[in-house]
Amino acid sequence: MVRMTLEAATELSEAVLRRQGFSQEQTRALTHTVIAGQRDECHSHGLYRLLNCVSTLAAGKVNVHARPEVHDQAPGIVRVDAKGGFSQLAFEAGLPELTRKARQQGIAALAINHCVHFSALWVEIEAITQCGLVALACNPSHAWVAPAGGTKPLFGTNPIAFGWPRPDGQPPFIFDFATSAIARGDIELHRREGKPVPHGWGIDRHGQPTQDAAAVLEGAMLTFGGHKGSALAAMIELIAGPLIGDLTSAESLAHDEGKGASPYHGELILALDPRRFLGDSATEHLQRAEALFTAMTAQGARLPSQRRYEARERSLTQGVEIPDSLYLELQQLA
Ligand SMILES: NC(=O)C1=CN([C@@H]2O[C@H](COP(=O)(O)OP(=O)(O)OC[C@H]3O[C@@H](n4cnc5c(N)ncnc54)[C@H](OP(=O)(O)O)[C@@H]3O)[C@@H](O)[C@H]2O)C=CC1
Ligand SMILES: O=C([O-])C1=[NH+]CCC1
Repeated sequence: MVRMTLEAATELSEAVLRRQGFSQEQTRALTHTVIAGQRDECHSHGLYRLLNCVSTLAAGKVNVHARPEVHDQAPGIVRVDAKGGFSQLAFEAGLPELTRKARQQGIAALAINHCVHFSALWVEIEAITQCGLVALACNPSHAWVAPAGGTKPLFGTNPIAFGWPRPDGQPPFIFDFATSAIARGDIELHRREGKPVPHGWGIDRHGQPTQDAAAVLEGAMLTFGGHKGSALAAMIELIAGPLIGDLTSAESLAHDEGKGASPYHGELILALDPRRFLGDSATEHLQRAEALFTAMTAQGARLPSQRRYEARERSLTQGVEIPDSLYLELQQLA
């Protein structure tokens, strides 16, 4: 393993992206995401993702000079056209208008269209909770996941993330997971490391259960929680696909034309303002939310994101670690 400071990791990411032709703005926004992922030990969405950024560019499937366009779609809806660039800049462009509308009306939606997408959603959810708002985000990806009861890829790994701001400087309550049993990136990491995957993550192309990571990647991934994850995955296809006029995971994969680039689709983000819902009683009710978190942890349960926040503390003082092979690949690209 290679250990480096967060500053060195940031420099490495910027060097790779600039060298490969990404604009200064795209480089900054992409680096923010992958360094956040690496810092919080979300390895499938950390520095490893730079390889996808580069291969997506080489495949001609991303506009590295894209400048997102913000449209005031409706009183409660802001739409950002990412213009074929990665989603991060589009999210940054839409955030001020999303928060303004949510504060004004209590609830607002941000629809991002025509973006190339790979990020861990908690990065965006954190930015919204920092504004004191409750947040929900989801998006399709490429058709890699079989619906419960089926054997052929149809859904994306379709992540869904939720965030709740907390008082007194406490980090927000955030969960963020794929509706597949695990993110595809994790299966790719198992394949790179030659490790078998656990039962229940996927099936081979003949529809048979397998623990061979490569066979799952060629076959189909499975949803988490059987029919429940499957229904959530379908919902995400709908509300972050046709509802916002963008591609489903099957359409994203067709758009890819076998190039193996990052998915191309839309993203739906909702923001809710507790102060608009509750008026003067907001503080009292937010305190009741705190009682819920206390009751969870009192039983020995951990809150989602706790592992991440602990990893963040460690990384800020000790830096981050990546496998030798990944470090060498990134060095070569830089
Ligand atoms: N852009 C895209 O299209 C896609 C992005 N992704 C991203 O991949 C990432 C990983 O997804 P996935 O593989 O499903 O993640 P996991 O199955 O590891 O689940 C992650 C979530 O569950 C929480 N969690 C895990 N274990 C526990 C526990 N024992 N008690 C309480 N909470 C727990 C995690 O918190 P903690 O982090 O603290 O462990 C985190 O919020 C996500 O960030 C997602 O956004 C996934 C698919 C597609
Ligand atoms: O890990 C995953 O499933 C994905 N990450 C970005 C696109 C899909």
